[in-house]
Amino acid sequence: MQFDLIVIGSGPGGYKAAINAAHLGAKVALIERDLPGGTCLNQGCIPKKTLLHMASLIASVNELEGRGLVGHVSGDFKAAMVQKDAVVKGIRDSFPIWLKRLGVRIFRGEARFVDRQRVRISLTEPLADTTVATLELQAPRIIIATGSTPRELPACPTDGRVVVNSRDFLFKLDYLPRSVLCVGGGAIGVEFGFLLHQFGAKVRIVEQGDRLLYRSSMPDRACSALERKLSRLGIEVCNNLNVISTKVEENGIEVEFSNCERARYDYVLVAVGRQPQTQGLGLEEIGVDVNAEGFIVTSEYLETSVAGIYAVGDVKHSPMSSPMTANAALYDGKVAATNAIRGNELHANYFKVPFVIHSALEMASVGLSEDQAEDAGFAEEVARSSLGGSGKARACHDFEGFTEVVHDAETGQLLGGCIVGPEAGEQIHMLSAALQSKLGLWFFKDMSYSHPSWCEELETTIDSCTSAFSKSDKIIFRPGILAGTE
Ligand SMILES: Cc1cc2nc3c(=O)[nH]c(=O)nc-3n(C[C@H](O)[C@H](O)[C@H](O)COP(=O)(O)OP(=O)(O)OC[C@H]3O[C@@H](n4cnc5c(N)ncnc54)[C@H](O)[C@@H]3O)c2cc1C
Ligand SMILES: NC(=O)c1ccc[n+]([C@@H]2O[C@H](COP(=O)([O-])OP(=O)(O)OC[C@H]3O[C@@H](n4cnc5c(N)ncnc54)[C@H](O)[C@@H]3O)[C@@H](O)[C@H]2O)c1
Repeated sequence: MQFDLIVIGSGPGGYKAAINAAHLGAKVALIERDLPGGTCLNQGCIPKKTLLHMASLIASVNELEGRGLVGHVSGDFKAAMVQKDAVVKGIRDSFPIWLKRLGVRIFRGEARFVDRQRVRISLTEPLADTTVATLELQAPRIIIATGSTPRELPACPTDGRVVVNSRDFLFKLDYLPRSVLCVGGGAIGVEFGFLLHQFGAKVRIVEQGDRLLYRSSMPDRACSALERKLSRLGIEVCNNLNVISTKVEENGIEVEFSNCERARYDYVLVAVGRQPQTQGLGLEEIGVDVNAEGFIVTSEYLETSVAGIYAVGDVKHSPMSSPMTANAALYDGKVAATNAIRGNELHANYFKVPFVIHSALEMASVGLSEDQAEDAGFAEEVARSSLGGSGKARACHDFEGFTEVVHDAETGQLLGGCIVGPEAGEQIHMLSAALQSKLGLWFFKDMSYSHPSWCEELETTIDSCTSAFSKSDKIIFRPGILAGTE
């Protein structure tokens, strides 16, 4: 069968690429060997957010106990897991209908390259009116969007039952363990640790680095604020600590740590990063280069070492190193599909892609951090304000957090920022939109905000710095690090 574009993998990177290419008029095939929607829908963002939403509600309601609300709320973990399954199934069921409506042809099965323009599918769902087990598709352009799987830690081999990764947790856990060790204080450790604690588990997070979210671009200040909040809630956070060994016994898991301490837990969640999913694709045979860790190497156009073959999302490594998040994959999907159909015209630029963590505090960052701005040669300046003075925060009795905005001191050009506090993941779009439009501080000064609101905190933050930048004709956007996708 002949197509204009074949996409392998139906996670955020794959489905966004397929949709975008279809919008551009291409005849698109999308191949998926497992559950439609990929990691994000089935074992990542959506099930996790369903549980985290409840965990945050528990925290918010209990904060107001005795301040106008009566009674203490607690969670029913088993019921929450059932609700999570229902949410995921609802989205998954509508997924193929939605794609078909856009004209994308979906194939269920495992894909493998035959050559640089042909892919063979070992079908797991037969095609209508046939009994064929394999099928060959051909296209001049192919996008690899096969995602990633959890990285194993030799000191903590998972058994899928009591020593688990996030996939096992979300698919199989049907009771609330009393005590949980989260190995890795990254995105999964801080989000799952918080939600388990809110439902009533005793949680310890161990991180080998010297701060939480050690491998992320989240500023130190935000990570310290999160650590303080988690500790105050009663979650034990141990940085600079490693697991040396684990032994599964009848009455729990005996864990030995790098400081010689030993402790016993009911459940161990291993979340120490992810590895690319490329086995069985036949990349070597067709000459697609991967790096030492197995990630597919791409150019700034997201094209691999083979012309016409692109890679997006978690499976790839690009020169502008990107976070392994669904929104980065969605962004990739748009860039790669456009380049595949129209010719290479878009550069991937991850400074526009926000990174958001939903834990005891919501935290979001976008653009350049203070250090990155300095490294990029800007005369950077940071404006900050804490939530303590916000009317909305006082009214909601939720005033832990801050907003910081990084800008060029000479021009007022916005370079990036970080927001910690309620709805940070929504508020960050204000900064993203301004970065995307190459706007500066004057933009936030000129606009009008609803009151009381979280977003008006942005104006408070920049108030002290804006007088010098109130005329937009003073602003000259500097080409360079932020000038990617044009
Ligand atoms: C627990 C957890 C929580 C997360 N929460 C968030 C969050 O809140 N926000 C956020 O932005 N990101 C989050 N992420 C990250 C996000 O899920 C991933 O970055 C995103 O799913 C990557 O998308 P992708 O399209 O690259 O790959 P995936 O979503 O992994 O999809 C790849 C697909 O390719 C298929 N595939 C693989 N090989 C083949 C083959 N040979 N043939 C056919 N199909 C194949 C797989 O079955 C899979 O469905 C989370 C991740 C985890 C694990
Ligand atoms: N909100 C979000 O966007 C979100 C949420 C969850 C997951 N994700 C994505 O999923 C991916 C996987 O998440 P993750 O938390 O597994 O990875 P991660 O890379 O975010 O964090 C892994 C952490 O484990 C630590 N670590 C590594 N080896 C260790 C050891 N032996 N002992 C103790 N700590 C160790 C690392 O220093 C790191 O801080 C990430 O790339 C993340 O971007 C994103």
